Formats: sequence, structure tokens, C-alpha cells
Amino acid sequence: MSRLADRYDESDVRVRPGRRGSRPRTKERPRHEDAVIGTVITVDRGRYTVRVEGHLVIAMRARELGRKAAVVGDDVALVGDIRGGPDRLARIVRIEPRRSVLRRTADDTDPVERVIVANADQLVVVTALADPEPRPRMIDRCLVAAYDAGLTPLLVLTKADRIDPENPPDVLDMYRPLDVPVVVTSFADDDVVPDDASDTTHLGRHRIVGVEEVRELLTGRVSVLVGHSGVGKSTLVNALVPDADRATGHVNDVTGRGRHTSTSAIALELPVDDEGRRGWIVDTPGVRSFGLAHIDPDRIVTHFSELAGGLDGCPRGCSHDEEECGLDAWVASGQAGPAGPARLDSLRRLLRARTEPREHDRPDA
Ligand SMILES: Nc1nc2c(ncn2[C@@H]2O[C@H](COP(=O)(O)OP(=O)(O)OP(=O)(O)O)[C@@H](O)[C@H]2O)c(=O)[nH]1
Ligand SMILES: [Zn+2]
Repeated sequence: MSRLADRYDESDVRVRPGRRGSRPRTKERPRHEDAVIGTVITVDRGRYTVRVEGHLVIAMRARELGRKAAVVGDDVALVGDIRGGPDRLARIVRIEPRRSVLRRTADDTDPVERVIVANADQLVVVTALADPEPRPRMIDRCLVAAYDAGLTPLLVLTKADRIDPENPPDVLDMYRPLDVPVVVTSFADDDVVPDDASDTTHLGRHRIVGVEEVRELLTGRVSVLVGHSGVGKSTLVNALVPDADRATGHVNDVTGRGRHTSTSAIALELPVDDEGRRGWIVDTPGVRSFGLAHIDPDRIVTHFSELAGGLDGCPRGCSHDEEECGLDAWVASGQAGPAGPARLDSLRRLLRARTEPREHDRPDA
């Protein structure tokens, strides 16, 4: 399990006093043997909030990092003042090897595909079943990004109470052949909180059916939550982490930079459960799409274990979406089992998501 999930030993976000003197404050040794390891919780205007042994430290990059930048979820080595607080700055001298990276797509404002979260285990795609309508292509893109990054996908379908019974969405059927775990959530019948989007003080007081199922799947993991505006992601985050606002508020106290308004991802710890199990969610405001340009189709196929055996019949460099593709014969021979044809269709739909235009997935489109 990642450091984020197993290292932190206090659920309360606070600056622990008396750090001074707990570590020799001698001049740095060349290789920073005295560095301490922490985990990046959020990034705001070049300032990194890093959790070190249960307290928060503000850090900046040391010159020797060169062009390398740490991201949320990174384990980093810190030197300097690690006591935390607005005027106390540590320096990041090293980024530890990453176990996974999730990339955001380049867009008009930023032409570079950037890593947004490191070391996550799971990608939680939050989509409303109604209001707004589900966007299957956006879900497909998320799944491809998850598979490529080595993250386990989880689909959370919200607002089941808003489904038009005359016209139910077909997303549930679409994802069944993919074996992606799905949790359906809704407001409880007895949820009495006025549903007024402008009144954010009520966020998190909603009773959401299915939230405990989601929590169970988040336990012991670092999960990145993505979803378009209005799908209910904040409502879900507030139900899972009742003091989410407080946690981001603490980050601001520590950075001394006012409200957390940056578009950076932020890692929030789930309340420790009865069995002492931990988990983290990484909320990603403003993340609309993922970098799929460099994805190797074979990497996606490896997530379809019953199809992977057919790769031997493919021509070199097969796109797996062409006439010569060996997967068709493999499936036709029955070696992929009875679900083979549906699985191959789903695989191809995902592979096409890499190259299809994304206009309709954009929130402003
Ligand atoms: N009926 C119903 N409404 C929901 C449910 N979940 C969230 N909502 C409502 O949907 C609206 C949008 O929810 P938010 O949590 O703000 O959505 P978001 O995805 O965080 O969107 P942004 O804040 O724009 O990023 C709010 O009015 C919520 O109260 C649900 O399960 N059922
Ligand atoms: Zn092929």
C-alpha cells in the first residue's frame, strides 16, 4: 500500500509543536541523508503542502530538482524547516520513484500533458445517471487512462433518484461486459435537506444511499475522483469526508494563503473506520480529460486477460481495431469464453476513445 495510506497516524490535521530539535539542524550533507520523507497533499502556486509524520509542512522545490516538479501523491524528501507553518519553508530535494502516474490532457491553456496525481491505486469516475446526462465517451476515456496508468477503475453512478423511469440510461448495460465495479448512489427518500445548489453549507448533510459501499471500496487505497461539474462529486466527497472543508481550511492556515482556490488536486483522508483501516481520496477540481495520446494499445489489452492470449495472432504493431487483428479469430474460436464478443467490442470502443475528438466531452461544449 502506498505511503499516503499507511504512514499517516493522526486523523487530525494540525501542526505538531516541538518539532525543533527532533532532528539535527546541522548543515546539510551533500546527499541529504538527513532528509525526511513526506507526501504531497496539494500544490498551490509553487508551494507544496506536504504531510510529514502527521503534520503539514510547506515546501518549495530545491534548485537541484531542476525541471522536475512534484505532484499530489508524490513521496518527497525534505530538508530545511520541517516544523510547518506559514513562514517556515522546507525544500524538496528528491522525488521518490512513482508507483503510478495519472496524466491530464494538454489543452488550449497548457499545451503539455502533465502528471496530476502520483501513486494512486484507483480511479473513481463519478457520473450522474441523470441531470446531467451520462457521457459514455468521457467514461471510456477515463477507463483507458486508468488502465494505462495501472489504476483500478471504479464507476460511481449518482442521482439514481433522478432517473426518468420511461427512459432509463443504458450506461449500466454498457459497462457490464467490462467488469468495472459499479456503485449506484442516490439521495435517500427521507433526505430532507433542501436541494439548493447555492447553499453549500448543506453539502455533506445529504443522506446518500450507496455511500457506505463506495467507502468500502476506497478503504486501504488512494483513489482519485474525477467527474464533470454537477454530477455530485462534491456531495460525495463531503459525505465521505465530513470535514473536507475543514481539511482544506487547515491547508490554508498552514500555507497562509487564504482559501484553497487553486485548481490543484487535493488529497483528503477518509475517517479511520472501526477496524482502524485508512484510505485517501484525491479530489481533482478542473480535471476534464486525460492524456491518451501516448497509450500503447497492448497495455489496454492486458486488462482483458481472456483476450490477451489472442495477441500472438496479431500482426506487429496491431491497433487491435483492424481487419488483420488476431483477436477476432481468438474470440470466434471460443477461447475468450462466452462473453468474448462483448468484451472485444468493449475493448475496441475504449481503444477508439483515444482518437475520437473530445469536443462533446468538454464541459463548455
Ligand atoms: N437528486 C439528487 N441530487 C444530487 C445527488 N447528488 C448530488 N445531487 C445534487 O446535484 C447538484 C450538484 O452536486 P455537486 O456535488 O455540487 O456536484 P459536483 O460534481 O461537485 O459539481 P461542481 O461543484 O460543479 O464541480 C447539487 O444540487 C446536489 O445537491 C443525488 O444522488 N440525487
Ligand atoms: Zn490485434
